Amino acid sequence: MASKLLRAVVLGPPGSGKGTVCERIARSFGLQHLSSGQFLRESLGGGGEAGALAQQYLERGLLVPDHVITRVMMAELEKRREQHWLLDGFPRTLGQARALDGICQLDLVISLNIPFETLKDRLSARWVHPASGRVYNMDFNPPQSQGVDDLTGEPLVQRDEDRPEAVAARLRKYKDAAKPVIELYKSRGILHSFSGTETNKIWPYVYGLLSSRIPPILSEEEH
Ligand SMILES: Nc1nc2c(ncn2[C@@H]2O[C@H](COP(=O)(O)OP(=O)(O)O)[C@@H](O)[C@H]2O)c(=O)[nH]1
Ligand SMILES: Nc1ncnc2c1ncn2[C@@H]1O[C@H](COP(=O)(O)OP(=O)(O)O)[C@@H](O)[C@H]1O
Repeated sequence: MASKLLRAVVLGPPGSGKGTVCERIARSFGLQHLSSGQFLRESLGGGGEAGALAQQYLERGLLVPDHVITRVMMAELEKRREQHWLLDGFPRTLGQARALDGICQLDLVISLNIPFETLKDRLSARWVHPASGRVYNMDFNPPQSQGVDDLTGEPLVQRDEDRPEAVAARLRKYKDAAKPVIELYKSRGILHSFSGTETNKIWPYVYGLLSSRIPPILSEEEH
């Protein structure tokens, strides 16, 4: 019997652990983890129109205009019509949520509520491997050798938008744009909110929720 394809979204401010939680879900349940930030970064430098436009916004830590990110995401989703998927970082505005409504019916929306102080601390300790998008945190999941990526040995960098001076403004903007999106999904009864300061404490609840919709391929501890 062909099971229904799961359509899920993880919402949360920058630094809330969306990428971390999505990676765990993807491994534990065999879903495709689709990160809007990662797609945008991959489109940079490719010579395409979307990449050139996106670069100017990414460098300043600003949200990319709806029509740009929506075009990128729709193209990626079109390629994955036959797969279970989980969106990380999209939609972030009501306009994006409406565009998503046009192509699918969401089953599940996970919202991560993390205190502001925790977000600030995490973002300023976040280092990334630009080529792969692998994310480290100097406290939570440090690289095996300081300053370099575990798999390639290449140097890690701090994104400009994660520097302390950029973080507060970015979090404020996120909140303004995300509020109507959260309200929309709440009114449909598909929103599930998780609050806390540690991903490891939130994880068992997220795992429990997903397990009620799709059979796991790994146990809760294995992720
Ligand atoms: N200290 C700490 N850091 C965490 C925790 N969960 C995730 N992180 C780190 O916080 C940063 C932001 O997480 P990420 O998954 O990239 O968040 P996103 O911006 O919402 O996708 C990364 O450096 C993660 O490794 C946690 O529970 N504690
Ligand atoms: N849905 C979106 N709408 C507009 N801009 C986006 C969207 N997703 C990602 N971006 C852009 O990509 C950047 C990086 O996104 P992401 O990797 O999700 O990191 P973070 O969760 O830390 O914001 C954002 O700061 C923003 O400029």
